[in-house]
Amino acid sequence: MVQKTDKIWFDGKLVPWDEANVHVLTHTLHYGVGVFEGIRSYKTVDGKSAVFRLPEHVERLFDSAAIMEMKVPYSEDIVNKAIIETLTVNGLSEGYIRPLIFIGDGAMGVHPGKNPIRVAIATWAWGAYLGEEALRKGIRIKTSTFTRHHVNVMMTKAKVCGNYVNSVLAKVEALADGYDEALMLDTAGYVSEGSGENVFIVRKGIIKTPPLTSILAGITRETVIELARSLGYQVVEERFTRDEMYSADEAFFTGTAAELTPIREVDRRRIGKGEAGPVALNLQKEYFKVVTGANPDYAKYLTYYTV
Ligand SMILES: Cc1[nH+]cc(COP(=O)(O)O)c(CN[C@@H](CCC(=O)O)C(=O)O)c1O
Repeated sequence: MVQKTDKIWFDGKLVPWDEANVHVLTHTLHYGVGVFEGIRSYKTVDGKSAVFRLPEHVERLFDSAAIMEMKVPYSEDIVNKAIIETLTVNGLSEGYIRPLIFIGDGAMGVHPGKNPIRVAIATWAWGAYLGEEALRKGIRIKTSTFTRHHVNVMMTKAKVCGNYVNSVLAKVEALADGYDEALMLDTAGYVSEGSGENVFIVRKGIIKTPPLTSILAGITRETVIELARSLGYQVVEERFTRDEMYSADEAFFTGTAAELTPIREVDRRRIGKGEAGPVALNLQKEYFKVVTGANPDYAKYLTYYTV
């Protein structure tokens, strides 16, 4: 159950959590056209708090809206400020931030007509997405029977609500089969991403991740690539197959919610020694230094605030 906070920013006003409601004929509820973001803020080593890569997340939110031809009634600057305001009014020194832009009620039918475009920002405390043990020991995943969208079936660079029906199908199947997460292949059969994460493998010291084709252009993915290269790792963006993953020395997921979660097993096959690998754990350690302001080279990615 999500941990309630006092206020949600809704169409320009801070309203009590339990009053942030919509009509049952809200267009997005029926037809799935809405866009959202997942953003995290962290307590920083100097006793403050900072949102990680706030401008980049809000930029992607607006890019998603533009791809879906949704005219957002607020500027990026107003949404940036509203996110900080919502965190502070809720007293969240660290937490998860969920901006959502959706099509309200009015006309029904596939075409959204002149229904209003509405904006909400919720914030709450959200610990390790796949569990604390997952961060330490790695997770077991299975290749999903559901394929990631073809790039002309859904707009995969946009974080669209409806895109996540595919993710829900994959995640529900994976957990029902006793795994921790799903690995999704693209329509050509190559490894794409997790239900809510980007994926990396490590083989003979070289880090590999799928190129930006059917996958969401993850901000954590981009950060980890930059961080890994700064640490001297060779990183290639190249598509790979599931059996290349089976014979990898290491594998890991990245995402705002998942942070950097090692993968120890894929389809019942141990990856490397069947535990969280040294490269993954080193990058995870360095990533947490970056998001908590302990690495001054990445101060550019932190938007500070105080509660
Ligand atoms: C499909 C998908 N791929 C990759 C990523 C990683 O993107 P980024 O966060 O920019 O590094 C996410 C984020 N998934 C978000 C939603 C999770 C949820 O359960 O909801 C998240 O991590 O916040 C995805 O949903």
